[in-house]
Amino acid sequence: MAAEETGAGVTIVDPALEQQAKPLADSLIADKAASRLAAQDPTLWGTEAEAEAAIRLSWTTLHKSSRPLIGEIEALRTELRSEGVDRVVLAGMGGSSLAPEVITGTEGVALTVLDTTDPGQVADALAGDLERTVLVVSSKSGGTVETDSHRRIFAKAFSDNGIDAKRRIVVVTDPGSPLAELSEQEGYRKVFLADPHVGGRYSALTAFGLVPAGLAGADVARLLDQAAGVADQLAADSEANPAVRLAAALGARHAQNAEKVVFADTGSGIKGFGDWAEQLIAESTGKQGTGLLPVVVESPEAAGFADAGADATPVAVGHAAAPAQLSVTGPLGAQFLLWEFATALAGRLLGINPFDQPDVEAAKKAARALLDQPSTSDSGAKPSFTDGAIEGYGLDAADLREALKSFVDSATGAPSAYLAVQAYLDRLDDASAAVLRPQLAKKTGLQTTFGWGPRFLHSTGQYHKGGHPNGFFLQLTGAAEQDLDVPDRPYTLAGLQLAQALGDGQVLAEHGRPVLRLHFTDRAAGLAQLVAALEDLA
Ligand SMILES: O=P(O)(O)OC[C@H]1O[C@](O)(CO)[C@@H](O)[C@@H]1O
Repeated sequence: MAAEETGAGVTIVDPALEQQAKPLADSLIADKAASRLAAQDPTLWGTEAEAEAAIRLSWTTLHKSSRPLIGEIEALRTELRSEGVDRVVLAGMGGSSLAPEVITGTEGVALTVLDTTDPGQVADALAGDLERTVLVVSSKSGGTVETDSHRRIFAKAFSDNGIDAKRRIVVVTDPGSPLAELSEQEGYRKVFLADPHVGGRYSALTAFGLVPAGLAGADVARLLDQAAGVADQLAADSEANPAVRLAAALGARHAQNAEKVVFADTGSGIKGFGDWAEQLIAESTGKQGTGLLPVVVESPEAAGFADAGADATPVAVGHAAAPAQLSVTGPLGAQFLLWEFATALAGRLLGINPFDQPDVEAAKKAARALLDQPSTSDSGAKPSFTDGAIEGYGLDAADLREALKSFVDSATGAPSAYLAVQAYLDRLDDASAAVLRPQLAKKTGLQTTFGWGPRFLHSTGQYHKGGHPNGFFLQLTGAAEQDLDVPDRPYTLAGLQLAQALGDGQVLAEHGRPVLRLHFTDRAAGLAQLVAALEDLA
């Protein structure tokens, strides 16, 4: 095994931060927090969190308990391939897709991930070779509307193409979930029941991470080896424990109002690690008006990292590169476990329960209420302005430039603000929208996040509503060129997508968060217009 394959390391680059983190690390060590966490002690986060923590800690030993899954996954993969089925499509949101996406991306193995309600993106996945496709439907709760919609759409498409749908659907869910029951009724090919004592964002090394990635061809046994290689290190009540160091450093920075944690990859060899860590950190800590806000940037040279201000902590995933204050090294399986330990320990330092997500449900409820209305086409709301291919909502302005100026001025005038771009678009066909993150960050000097809707609702969405109340939200929605019916449901994907944007916008506004929504009546033209208007912003 190469050196990179064993262990994990956290370097606190800044000597001043090392000193500031020391008392927090000492308190974790004195309280034996790491060894108690490894032993699944639910009392670490106070009495209010205890009941939930008691059913959420099995992830600390998954490197052992998940072993039997490896053979099962391999057997199913061999069987499917012998039938000519070698294209894996995964339907799953948040913790039910982020880990498999990073695992397969890192190994260079193909996996089509559906964590969207964009009709164009789903239509593109349907247009792939269905004869060779297996759909993995992953949902812990078994009730997530996006995943249920994908299952319905694919089941119909298989049948319409003369393919036996039940032989092409594999399910990962918790025992007793509505999806587990339905799978039995429908006779789906195989149901992997996951450990219910692991929450979604800690589930990378359960069936949720391993089944889709393993079916796609990733070496998932190696991931467990990598996690096993750091397990003892992470359970040690010692200054050498990288999770203790990381939690203490993040806790110390949080105490200095540097709650934004900016991630840049510095050659870790892991693809998209920030997207996975984003959910873990934001959903675990962003509540009760506090938390750590992950900001994932494009490179160490990107705006937000290279010029990080006093309100941010730049973290290198990989070797230390200026101006990173922290660097975290280790192979993917080790980093999964390290960040889970560190996040749970940071939760103790921040005084929150790292296992609930109290503000996620509100947006789901608001979206459901909109879907129940006869028309989901904006509920009759009139744009405050129309400018070329863009309609603006939520802010009184004559045109796009005035709206952007007013939005950006309020954010730059507010203490310690951050901007969040929320793009309810197609993350493949409209991928260029991601340029808005560095562009806005550079223009405003503010930490700026970017999320694809509704994917981010299951990740940073918790923080946006429950975390520090200093966010300014730029929602982007777009006209759909084509739409898809959701079989046996009274809505289409485009209707659901818009209801999710409007529902979350409503909840953000109820929480006093400023929201500007820009709707592209023509996606490409609207995006080009927005980029140009931002460029001209003084
Ligand atoms: O696996 P499920 O139950 O479909 O949930 C998906 C995601 O939704 C959330 O429950 C909340 O958004 C996440 O924590 C979870 O990873």
